[in-house]
Amino acid sequence: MSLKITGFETHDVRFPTSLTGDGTDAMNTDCDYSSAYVSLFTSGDLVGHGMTFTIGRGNDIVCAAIKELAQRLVGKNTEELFANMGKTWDHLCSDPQLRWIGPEKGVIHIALGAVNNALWDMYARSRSKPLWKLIVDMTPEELVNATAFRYITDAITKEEALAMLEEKAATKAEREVHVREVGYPAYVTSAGWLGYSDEKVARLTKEAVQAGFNHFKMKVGADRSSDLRRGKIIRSIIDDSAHLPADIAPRDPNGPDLIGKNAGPTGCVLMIDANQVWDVPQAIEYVESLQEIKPWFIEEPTAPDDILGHAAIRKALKPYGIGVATGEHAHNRMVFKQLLQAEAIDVCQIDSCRLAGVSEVLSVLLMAAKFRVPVCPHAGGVGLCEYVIHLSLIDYIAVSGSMERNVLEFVDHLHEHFLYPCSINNRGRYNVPSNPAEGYSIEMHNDSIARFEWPHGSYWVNEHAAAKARGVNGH
Ligand SMILES: C[C@H](O)[C@@H](O)[C@@H](O)[C@H](O)C(=O)O
Ligand SMILES: [Mg+2]
Repeated sequence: MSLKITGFETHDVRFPTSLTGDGTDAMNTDCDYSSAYVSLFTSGDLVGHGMTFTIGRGNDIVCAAIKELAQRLVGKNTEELFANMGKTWDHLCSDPQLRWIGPEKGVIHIALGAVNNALWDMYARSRSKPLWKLIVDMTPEELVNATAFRYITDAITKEEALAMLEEKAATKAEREVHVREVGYPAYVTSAGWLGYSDEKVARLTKEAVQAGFNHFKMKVGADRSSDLRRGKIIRSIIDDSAHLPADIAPRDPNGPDLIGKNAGPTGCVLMIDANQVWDVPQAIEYVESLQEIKPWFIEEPTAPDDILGHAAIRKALKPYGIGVATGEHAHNRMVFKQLLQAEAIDVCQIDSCRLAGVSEVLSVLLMAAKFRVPVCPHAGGVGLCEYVIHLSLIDYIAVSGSMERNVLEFVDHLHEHFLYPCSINNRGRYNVPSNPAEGYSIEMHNDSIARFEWPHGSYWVNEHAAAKARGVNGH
């Protein structure tokens, strides 16, 4: 049925994670996980929800930008928008005046992420499929048409993308069955936030091992001796087979999926994340001094736009078997293109809403597959885990065809605010979202919005001052 987009609503929703130190790292020492949330309405019952992630102040500025962009959809016919989502993305992106306050970066671009994701959510709901399923069921031509392709054809042409997708098409169904059965590999970050005490880190790491996880990320970069101390605490837990659940045998650290991951004796892997605190020479020297804790990679060692800096760090750390990962602050597909062309990264960490939504994510998935760099999406925030399982499923089933070397980030925060929260199986892997009504899984409960809306939601008006005074903290 042909519908028109009739309007939209935005919400500035902020959760008080700064009270407990959740989400903290060497750069972001005080974060209130927040969602700049948008709902698109149509002339029928069909709706679409989307959001982008921020860490508090400024979320209202993103909501203002969302309003400007969502206005570009009002009055449009939904089927015409869905028929060529790449073209729709170009339309959203190219307002002749708004473009000046980007282009394709900063507030305006993450706002576009929320709007584009809301439209994809609506498209998936209109076909009664979860978002990942909508996309893996597309023909190679449909998928390429849905992709933001401008400015990347020097790295991958549409013809090359089509050929890659066609090569994978025949075996998509097998991969879908397999991943539904085993789940998608995941790793835990929320045991190692910088603001947590050693005791809390140790307790949460043990719990994560017990829950079946075998990849763990720890924050570094504020203080070298405490990084080493904590790194040793985590390694002593994950390398000790006594902590593994009885029904999980230690994995072979020399097994094919662990080669190059610096796995310990139980097959568990540690990663470290500096959130951009260092200059290039400092990053090299600092990470060299952490070699004892054997990280698989250093994430965001320096400024996110410094492509050649990442390449230099990667080259210098190679002899230690330590790789480089980045992407949560890579603001568009061109940054990823250059990171790949410059051989600057071992792991590509797309962000579901810093890139401007699914259409731009698809372009990075295609480039990463061509350059054979594994995609391990970023999910340290509110709503990001709900989003990214869809993206990793698209990557595995339709694009790269592999999940051997991939792990998808998981943080155990705030899932209860979503109607279709992500979930993890007893092997520490993401379950496949399978409710036909869930779209992109990002719809928030109305009462969560009402309670945490900034600044007039009931939590902020009635509860926050007392919670702060009580000093609720797990530091
Ligand atoms: C402020 C945030 O919690 C970040 O620390 C987080 O996104 C992190 O970099 C991550 O890799 O998950
Ligand atoms: Mg990070």
